[in-house]
Amino acid sequence: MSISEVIKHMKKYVAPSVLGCDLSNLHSESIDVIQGGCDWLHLDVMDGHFVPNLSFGPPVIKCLRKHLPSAYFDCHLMVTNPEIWVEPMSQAGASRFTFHIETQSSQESLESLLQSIQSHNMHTGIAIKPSSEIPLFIDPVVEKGLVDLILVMTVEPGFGGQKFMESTMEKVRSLREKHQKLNIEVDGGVNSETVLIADQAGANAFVLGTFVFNSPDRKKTLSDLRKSLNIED
Ligand SMILES: O=C(CO)[C@@H](O)[C@H](O)COP(=O)(O)O
Ligand SMILES: [Fe+2]
Repeated sequence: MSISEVIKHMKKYVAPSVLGCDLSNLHSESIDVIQGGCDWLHLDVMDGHFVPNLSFGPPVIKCLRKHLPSAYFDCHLMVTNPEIWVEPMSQAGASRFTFHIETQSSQESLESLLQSIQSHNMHTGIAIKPSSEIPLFIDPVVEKGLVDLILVMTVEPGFGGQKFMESTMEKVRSLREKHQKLNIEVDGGVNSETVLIADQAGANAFVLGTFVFNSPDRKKTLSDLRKSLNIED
């Protein structure tokens, strides 16, 4: 199947990143985008070491989960030691645990981390920075069904509000050519224009922080995005 055929048939997901919201009102801001029509809530966990910023972690996610029992929590961990956060994130109610490939040095460690995430009843995701090459040892773990999603960073991780790096689309295209059923997510600088560039390249999950939360009418913004991506509700 050509990339355009694959794109036509894949389910697509819109995931607002709460890093772009008023975090002092995390609960009501989350409800606003859930009611406005999003698929996943993207939660960025940062440890101040893997990236030069701190955000929030399992205690905050656990509180949010109590208020939103059925929301899909798409958690993106920008942390140096993802292994130690599997249990706490699962206890907190994460739906997906996405960690960075740069933290893994071998296929063995990668496989064991993915298996640990799955055994804690979370979906798995592997994120990759703009400047990193996709290591060849990812392919066999994808073939084994251990990976639900690959997150291609379209900005340097750590902060919202940066400019989309179109050069990263090369990675999206080559992943899509190899893995037609895999979820491919883009994250950083995604707006009404760049979302279409990523869609064309073969991505099917779109994280938007600033663009959604700063828009004057979030419901309309989400609905327009869904229309432009041909998502049928
Ligand atoms: O992971 C990150 C940043 O490291 C993202 O999820 C950002 O939060 C996206 O924000 P915008 O670039 O859309 O403002
Ligand atoms: Fe993110």
